[in-house]
Amino acid sequence: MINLTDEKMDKTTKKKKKTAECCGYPISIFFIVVNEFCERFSYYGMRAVLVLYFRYFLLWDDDLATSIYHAFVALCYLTPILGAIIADSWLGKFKTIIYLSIVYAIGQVTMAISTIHDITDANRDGTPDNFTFHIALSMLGLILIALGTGGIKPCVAAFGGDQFQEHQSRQLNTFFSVFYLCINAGSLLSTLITPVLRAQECGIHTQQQCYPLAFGVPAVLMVISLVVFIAGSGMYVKTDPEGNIMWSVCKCIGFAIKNRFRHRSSSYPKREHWMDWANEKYDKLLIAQIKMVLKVLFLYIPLPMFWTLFDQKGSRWTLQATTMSGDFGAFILQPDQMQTVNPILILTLVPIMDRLIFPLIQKCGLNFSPLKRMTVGMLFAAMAFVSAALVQIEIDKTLPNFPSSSESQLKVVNTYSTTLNVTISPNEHLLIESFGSSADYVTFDHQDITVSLNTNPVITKAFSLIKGGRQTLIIPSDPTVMYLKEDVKSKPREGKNAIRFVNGYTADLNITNLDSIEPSATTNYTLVNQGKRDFVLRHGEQWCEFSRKFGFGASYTFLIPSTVFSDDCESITEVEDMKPNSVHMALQIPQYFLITTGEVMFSVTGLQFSYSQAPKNMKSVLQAGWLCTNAVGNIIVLIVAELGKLPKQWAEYLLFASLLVAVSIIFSIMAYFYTYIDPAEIEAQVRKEQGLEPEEMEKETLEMEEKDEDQKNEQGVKQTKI
Ligand SMILES: NCCC(=O)N[C@@H](Cc1c[nH]cn1)C(=O)O
Repeated sequence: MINLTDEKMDKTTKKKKKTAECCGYPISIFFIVVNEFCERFSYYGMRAVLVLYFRYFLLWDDDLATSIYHAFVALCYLTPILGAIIADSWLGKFKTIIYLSIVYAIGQVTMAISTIHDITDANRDGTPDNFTFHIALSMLGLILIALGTGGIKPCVAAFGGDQFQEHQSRQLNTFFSVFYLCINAGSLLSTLITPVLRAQECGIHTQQQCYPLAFGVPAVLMVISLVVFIAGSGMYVKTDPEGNIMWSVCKCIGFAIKNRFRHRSSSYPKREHWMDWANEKYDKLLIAQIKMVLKVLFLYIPLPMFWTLFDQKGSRWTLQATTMSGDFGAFILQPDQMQTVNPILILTLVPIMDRLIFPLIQKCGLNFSPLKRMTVGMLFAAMAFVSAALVQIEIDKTLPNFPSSSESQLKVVNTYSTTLNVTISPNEHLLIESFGSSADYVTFDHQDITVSLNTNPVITKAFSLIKGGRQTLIIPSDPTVMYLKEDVKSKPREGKNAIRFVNGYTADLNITNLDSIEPSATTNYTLVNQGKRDFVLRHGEQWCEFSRKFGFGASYTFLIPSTVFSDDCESITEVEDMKPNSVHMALQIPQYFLITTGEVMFSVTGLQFSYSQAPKNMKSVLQAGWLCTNAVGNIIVLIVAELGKLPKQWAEYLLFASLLVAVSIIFSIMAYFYTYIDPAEIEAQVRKEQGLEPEEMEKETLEMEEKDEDQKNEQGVKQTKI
């Protein structure tokens, strides 16, 4: 191949080809970048409210909701293989993106429709009557979405790359960074907006959380994404599908293995590479290409571990945030909003890295190669988990001591008129004053207990406690009817506070937003947000107002005395069942900073690397392989969450950190033996060896291209080479 300087090439290509350029970039990538922005808005927006939809619309429990969520994410990163096959062997990237985007948009619309409770709410009670219908429809929607988002993902990145000419390799790298920025701008906006949309109220018969809006807006964005992509139609460089590449690759590998086994006796000369055993039947070029791809795929084996840690931001770290305090003075941060720190940091870190850090490292004469960057990225992610573990240890110091699965915990609340001596068999003695409670929960390793009170006559009653539960024994003004009430045994969700009232007043009471409570009864918990909350207590004409300022994640039982109206709610006593969160959410910032730095080094670099190291006809295949590492990472999260129930959360964080360090060491060794290649060069070399002169080849392609109007720009490059 004749090497022309970039400058010369630039002049000639500009004259010959029609592809419009702006500042050295093909204009067509503008459409691709905008398309990706809308698509990621759609994807991350839908994902942001998905767990809540499962939990509070379909009424699944926490475990099922999170499992299905991670399974869905895993599916989204497995389908890229399908997309790559369709694109490379059948439709080409352009058509694949269009068709699968249509599937995707239909999926989003289906999903949005499945969230309209009015469809099956015939009795108009605000909950759907036919859950099967909603579940079936939403699962269908999710499958279509997974097919669409995963299917187009490897194509869009690779299609973007295809728009660049050989002399634009610098711009190509910038493109991948800008591409990543757009992904994050989309994900940032949508994770901020869709939860707000969800919190709106809407509905025909009854007003409900507005899931149709929260899923509908992403659906609209997906349609816009499709329209933008089609709008750029005339400008793209479209490469034709190269035939069923995957199938030929499989056949070729299969033959090599079979042939190797047939000739396993030592009398046959060894071959340099086991793929060389396909030489008899297959094209040298194909074999060379397969070798390149296999080398990269082999390198991918350790990578899922990074994603295993990375994707726990959305689950474990958000749960951790619910046990922290989000009071930043000027504003209050909700636990699930903490996740947006990641895209915000990406938007600042990618430019800083690209413009400052990486050039600086290069100036220092250090060779910070892509694989080195990825290794360092892994180490950063490991450090993030160490940081998370340290934060967890701080939190644990302040957390209540929850019962294990075999234990039961009990607290006693006394609303009787005098101090009581409470004996719980066999040997627990508690002295509890009137309108007071036992200092803390008493832990039992058995369930059957007998409680006796030192009243006259003595009152004795047997109870059976809940295994693994927390309960309160409520002693009302008539102690003979004392009863158990179940307590929260984990931090209330989303950093809210769980509160309830015991009615020690002599008649029914009405409390703002709650059902009326009978005398001696206890309300169920209600969740209240952080901040000052007011409650009006009312009985007939009498009322008083009770206000209290709440922090994050506490639980209280309020005891209402008989004198409540005569002293204007002053005498309500408060039993603290669970302390408010005291460790500040800002302590999570270091771990977010570390994981995001790791992400820039690992993920952005990996994206570029996967494109640059792939032979031309297998670019989307390698993109798919790259995304697959993400799917496997999520599957590992699923397995570990199911199996590895470590007793301490900080220990689990440290376990993941050390696993990733171990994996990164293995990866660095593998990377050490990897030699970077220029796929185009190798292909040219193989062609030469085959005796297929580059000119000859050029002629062939030229003839082909003359028939094809779309491919004019390629021609420009070719002619400069001749
Ligand atoms: N910073 C988080 C949002 C983001 O950059 N996502 C990228 C990269 C990615 C793949 N798997 C997890 N992350 C994308 O969706 O392609």
